[in-house]
Amino acid sequence: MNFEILGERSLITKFFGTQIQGRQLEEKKKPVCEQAEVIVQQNKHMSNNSDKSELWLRMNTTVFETAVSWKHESYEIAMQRNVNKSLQLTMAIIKPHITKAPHALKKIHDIIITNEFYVVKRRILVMTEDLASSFYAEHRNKFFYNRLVTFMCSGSSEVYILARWDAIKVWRELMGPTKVYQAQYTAPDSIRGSFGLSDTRNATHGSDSPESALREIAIFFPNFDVNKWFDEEEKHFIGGNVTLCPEQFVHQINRVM
Ligand SMILES: Nc1ccn([C@@H]2O[C@H](COP(=O)(O)OP(=O)(O)OP(=O)(O)O)[C@@H](O)[C@H]2O)c(=O)n1
Ligand SMILES: Nc1ncnc2c1ncn2[C@@H]1O[C@H](COP(=O)(O)OP(=O)(O)O)[C@@H](O)[C@H]1O
Repeated sequence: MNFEILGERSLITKFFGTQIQGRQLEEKKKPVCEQAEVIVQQNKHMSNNSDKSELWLRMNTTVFETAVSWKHESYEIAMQRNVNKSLQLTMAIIKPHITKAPHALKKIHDIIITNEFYVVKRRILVMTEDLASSFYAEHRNKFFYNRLVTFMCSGSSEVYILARWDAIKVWRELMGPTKVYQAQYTAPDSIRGSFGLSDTRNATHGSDSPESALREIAIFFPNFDVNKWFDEEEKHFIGGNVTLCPEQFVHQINRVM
């Protein structure tokens, strides 16, 4: 993995909510998130090789950004807002074998729109190993982890922030079960039932909770400010004052000229 040294001690302190001195980091505070665990593991490894009394965190930049934005003061507010009073945000991914199949991709785009999701953000990217590993960190001890990360880095993915009433639940129902044979048997018309090829190549991803949605949005859209979106933009989406831009496949707010 490619690490960078980050000198912003104040930010790191804010993230962990404690002074970072020597071994204190390991002992005092339980990590607040999966990414933090990764960071602490990396630190343990490095501190063995270092006689510095002060522990400097080295970490993957993406992981760092995610961790900081996740523990930002406004996180609690963002969480409450994303628990579903009006619109809810979720993060969806169309996985690489689908982006290579225009017919399947178009069908999934249609499913997004006909089920009244708003496309708030869209990003097309080929994931790096670091990005896929931090995204799927919770699965790192599972037998399918290596194949999953390899697959996710094998081609372009389309990553979305979607908004809708009850977005998380509705998108996961549309996707169907994680395992494709189960999807084909119990929900043959679901996205995974229709387009999944295997348990790994199961077509799409969807956040499984409001917490996961915020964590995942922070990984793929580090500059997206959830609170600002709820403050300034949600009302335009609720009021239907948005138009789907067909080229970008994103809903844009109608601006008065
Ligand atoms: N040790 C293993 C290996 C496989 N499987 C299950 O069997 C499925 C099919 O395994 P495999 O033939 O290796 O997968 P492929 O059909 O090649 O597809 P993919 O690797 O994309 O999942 C896996 O996805 C997994 O659900 C399992 O439970 N335990
Ligand atoms: N048994 C499995 N075999 C192969 N890949 C799997 C298996 N279970 C999960 N995966 C892969 O890991 C991803 C993440 O798994 P998980 O978080 O459990 O499901 P979901 O994507 O439905 O939230 C799945 O979407 C799938 O690509």
